[in-house]
Amino acid sequence: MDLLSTVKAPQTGLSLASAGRLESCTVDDGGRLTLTLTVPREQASALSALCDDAAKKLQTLPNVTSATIILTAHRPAGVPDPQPGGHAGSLPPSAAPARPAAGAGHRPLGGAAPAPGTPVLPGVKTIIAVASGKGGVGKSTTAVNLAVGLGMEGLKTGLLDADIHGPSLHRMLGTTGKPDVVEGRLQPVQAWGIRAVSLGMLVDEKAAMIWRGPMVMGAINQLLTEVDWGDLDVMVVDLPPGTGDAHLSLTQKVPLSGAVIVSTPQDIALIDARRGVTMFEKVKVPVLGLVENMSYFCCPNCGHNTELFGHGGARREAEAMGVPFLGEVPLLADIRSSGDSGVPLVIGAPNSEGGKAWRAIAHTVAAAIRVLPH
Ligand SMILES: Nc1ncnc2c1ncn2[C@@H]1O[C@H](COP(=O)(O)OP(=O)(O)OP(=O)(O)O)[C@@H](O)[C@H]1O
Repeated sequence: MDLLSTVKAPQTGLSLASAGRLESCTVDDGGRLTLTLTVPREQASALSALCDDAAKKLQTLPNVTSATIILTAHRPAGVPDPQPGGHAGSLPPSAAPARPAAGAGHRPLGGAAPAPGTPVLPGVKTIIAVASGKGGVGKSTTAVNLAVGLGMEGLKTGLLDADIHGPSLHRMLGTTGKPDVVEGRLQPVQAWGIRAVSLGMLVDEKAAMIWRGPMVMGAINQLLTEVDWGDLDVMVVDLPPGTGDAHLSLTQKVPLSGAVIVSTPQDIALIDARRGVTMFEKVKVPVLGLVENMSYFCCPNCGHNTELFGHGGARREAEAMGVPFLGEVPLLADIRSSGDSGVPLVIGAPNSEGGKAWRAIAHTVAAAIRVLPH
């Protein structure tokens, strides 16, 4: 805390030490330090800008190899939840959590809606969703590299493709054939150190996926309950784009611990990403952060960076919304080809620009997961 008090916001003189309350401090065997601080919600954006410099200071401590600072927001008592905008506005009351948030005015990290009665996935410690407002922004690519990256971080990881309209994770993982059925339960496919199930493993690739509301709920239920997921530290769920039936089905069925939102830096994608953040806040699922995909294009011939969709929009949006920014991933031919070839980039080219970007994002998310309530 002494070190944190030396990094101050130039305008206000605020520091993480003066404005935050230390919730937890852990150092793992590799010397990776993770600090969690609760900060006032209205100061979260200004304070998150100090995290990089503060983390660098912490890295100077003896035996600390890397440092991650996680801020959790504190909503003042009496301030209502933000109202959703756009098409998230029609969330039914049943989407609200059955359990009130712990502690007056406090938005806990793991404050998602619990499933009533018996836990649906008793062996799964943490469930996080990967979502995007807009389609085609690289949500599935991110889900695959994040899940495999979390496995590389030492977490026992599962990946559920809930993008029922356009399942693609089986392709991106390079799996072939159908999952086995043992004693009436579907066995996840093992790929690149994780367990995965996608509807794409079960249906003909040429089949059109036409789902109406109740069918979506049924399909998600089956993927959760009729698959033998076993014990997992974390399950990553790839949701369809938008804020629709699949999102509500998932939040009603299992207690989601957090959501990662993917967007390109383009305004039109960011508008939808904002809707995604608002929807998860509405159903009391903490947003673990925003990923900016297709951040810039680096020409393989001359090395010049072109900002095709603009650059930095997701970071600015994250700051404006008071949620963490997880990192930027460039637009690269080897990312596209890794998806098509079925070898996730974090495995096939871990030290490429994209591989390093995703490994860093997985490292940050793993640190956040380790301190989430299960
Ligand atoms: N950073 C990147 N660089 C190059 N290609 C990328 C990048 N990210 C994603 N792609 C490619 O863009 C296409 C769309 O990606 P992906 O399927 O992950 O998006 P999505 O948001 O999940 O799409 P959908 O809305 O269909 O679910 C894929 O061909 C993928 O390989």
